[in-house]
Amino acid sequence: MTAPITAPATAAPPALEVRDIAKRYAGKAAVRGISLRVEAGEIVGLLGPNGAGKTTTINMILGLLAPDSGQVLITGLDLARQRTAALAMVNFQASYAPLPGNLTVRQNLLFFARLYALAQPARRVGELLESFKLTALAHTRCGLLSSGEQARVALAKTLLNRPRLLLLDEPTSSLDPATADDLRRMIRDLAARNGCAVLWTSHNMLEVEQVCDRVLLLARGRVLLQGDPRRLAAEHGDASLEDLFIRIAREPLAHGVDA
Ligand SMILES: Nc1ncnc2c1ncn2[C@@H]1O[C@H](COP(=O)(O)OP(=O)(O)OP(=O)(O)O)[C@@H](O)[C@H]1O
Repeated sequence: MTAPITAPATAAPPALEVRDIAKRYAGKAAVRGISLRVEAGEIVGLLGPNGAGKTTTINMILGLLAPDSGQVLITGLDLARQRTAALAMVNFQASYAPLPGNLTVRQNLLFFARLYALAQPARRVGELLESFKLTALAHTRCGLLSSGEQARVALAKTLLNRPRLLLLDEPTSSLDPATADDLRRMIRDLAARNGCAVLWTSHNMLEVEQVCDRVLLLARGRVLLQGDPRRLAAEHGDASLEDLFIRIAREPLAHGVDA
């Protein structure tokens, strides 16, 4: 008797896979062949000095900029060919992109819920108001909230579409240390419980050590180093991640990055 043919178990694709993307602005290279993966539930830090290419990389992952070459796959969906389906798996937040201040918390969340074409927008907004302890502030205009409250609303907004990948660009940069700590805990919890993958940019190396499972250090548009943020410094003979970062930012040419 012939044994039945069974399909081999296939692993789920990573939440994000970036394959060798490059981008030039008016002939000047900003990103020069970056590849990276973020698995479900993983928090990956995208680090690098000013001008290293972090924002350009994020904008290519969000489909705001088209790479000159290379490929972006979100949960296995090719962003160039399956754009709508791929972007439905993503959300983004940055402190430089605040929510409209003249709308209340609830109006803001409902606006984005409708923008994302959610089936039951009011219900999803109600769930998030409750889980982020925002119900008492639902009818307050966002412009009147404290920075910490605004950060909570912004995080709630990013979860409306139940993303599999969150891109957070310096999410704690305007927060006091205690509020920043609360936000980091919320995001860690989210990754652990919902399996949401997070790509996080920050210039705060202590924060990165605390929150990220893995970091990639960019310089001049390339990935120069990657690894566990709690071990990377020792592996490269530095006392701290901050020391390693400063050394590479000041002397990228000495670390294998050409001009
Ligand atoms: N729209 C643009 N036109 C021309 N050059 C640009 C443009 N955007 C970025 N650049 C250049 O591309 C390079 C990478 O910039 P990018 O903003 O991606 O870096 P970054 O790592 O995000 O920096 P920062 O930490 O300062 O935000 C820089 O040299 C920058 O001057």
